[in-house]
Parts: sequence; C-alpha cells; structure tokens
Amino acid sequence: MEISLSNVEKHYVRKGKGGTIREIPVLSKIDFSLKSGKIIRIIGESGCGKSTLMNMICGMLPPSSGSIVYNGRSIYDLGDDDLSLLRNRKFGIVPQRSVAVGSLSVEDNIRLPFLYASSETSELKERTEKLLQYLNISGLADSFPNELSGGEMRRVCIARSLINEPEFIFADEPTNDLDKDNMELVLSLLRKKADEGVGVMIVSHDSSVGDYADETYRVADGQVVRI
Ligand SMILES: Nc1ncnc2c1ncn2[C@@H]1O[C@H](COP(=O)(O)OP(=O)(O)OP(=O)(O)O)[C@@H](O)[C@H]1O
Repeated sequence: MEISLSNVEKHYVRKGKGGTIREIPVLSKIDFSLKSGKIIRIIGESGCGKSTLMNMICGMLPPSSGSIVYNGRSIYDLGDDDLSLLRNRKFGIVPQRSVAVGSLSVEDNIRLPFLYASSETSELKERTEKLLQYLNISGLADSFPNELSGGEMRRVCIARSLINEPEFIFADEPTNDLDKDNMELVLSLLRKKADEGVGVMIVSHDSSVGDYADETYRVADGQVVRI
C-alpha cells in the first residue's frame, strides 16, 4: 500500500490591507511517497511547510496542483463524503494542536472516528479499553477534555487516531507535551504499528523520533529531501 505525490505544488493566498492579495509559495514540484510498514520522519525549520505536506497527504488540504494517489485513486477527485470516509476508515490523524469535542468524554472522543464509519460494537469497546490501558489513561475514560493536562490530551488524540486500525497514521508533533516515559510509550506504539504493516508519517523536531524512524526527510526551500 502506498500514497504517492506527483509534481505537487502548494501555495497559500493571503489577503492584505486594502484588499491586496499575496501568494505564499510553500512547496514546489514534490515527488514523494509513503509506504506501508515504514516510519517516515519529517523535519525542517518552523514555517517550512511540514504541516502543509502532512495535511495534503492525509486528505485535509488540497494541493494547488499535482496529484496525490492512494490505492490507485486520486484522493482529491473523491467527493466530500468519500474523502471523509477515507480519512476516518483508512487514515489515523494526530493533529499538531490537540483537538477534541468538549461535550464528549475521553472515551467517546476516542470512539468518534469509528462511529463515523460504523455502528457501535463490542469490538469497539475492547479496542478503546486496550488503547486507554496501553497509553496509561484508563482512569480518564469518563473525564472531559477540559479536565486533562496537555500530555494526557495528546495521548487521547493518539488513541483516537488508532481506533480504526488505520492503514496510515499521520502524526504532527505527537510527542509534544509528553514526558520521556510517555514519549517512549507513544513512539514504541507507532513502531509496533509500523512493524505490523501500517505506514506512519511523523512530523517532529524531536531528535529521539529518529531512533524509531526508517527514513528522515527535511523540508527546506519548498523541497522535500531525504537525509
Ligand atoms: N492557511 C494559511 N494561509 C496562509 N498561509 C499559511 C496558511 N497555513 C500555513 N501558512 C504559511 O505556510 C508556511 C508553512 O506553514 P506550515 O504550518 O506548513 O509550516 P511548518 O513547517 O509545519 O511550521 P511549524 O514547525 O512552525 O509548525 C508558513 O509560512 C505559514 O505561515
């Protein structure tokens, strides 16, 4: 299984004072692929385009031009419903800023992507419990997001990204807010998933992520280069 980018370019358009419009070029002519069973680490200076790259690959941000193909299909040619289903069924996403639905408990937040794609099952209950236990947050199942520390919330987002047993995991700075033990826990879990055949992409400035990754790429000057 592979997600491949061909000739991908991305620029943003920023509106200035007096209605002026400025193009912000971020990435140009990118050819890149993400494969099953590997952890790819992405590094680069702040603002170089790491999150932009990840968001495009995981179906959250269309490129300005070029194609992103998963399983033989160009993902941005899918309709909104099919793209949402793809993201919820096949992809697990850990966003840079921890986000959760404030009115739902930790447990219900973790189940959300599963419930989007299927109805509740006993398997879901088991999977949720396993993830909560593995990530040392079992005691927080009935808590609400605003009651959690940054590191606890980060682990909730990681559990949520894994609930559907995705084919690809996209994690933007997944070790932010975590202490050393929890960082090792999370990275070992992602390594285990990769060894089971999942493709993992981690954006991280954290050098210890390098110990768990198969390949590292640097984003600079609009390019993605293997180092
Ligand atoms: N929605 C947007 N509109 C306009 N410019 C944007 C938008 N999102 C990002 N940018 C700009 O695009 C560039 C790349 O942003 P991106 O978030 O991809 O960088 P990054 O490498 O992930 O940064 P960091 O390490 O600080 O998170 C930055 O200059 C940023 O200001």
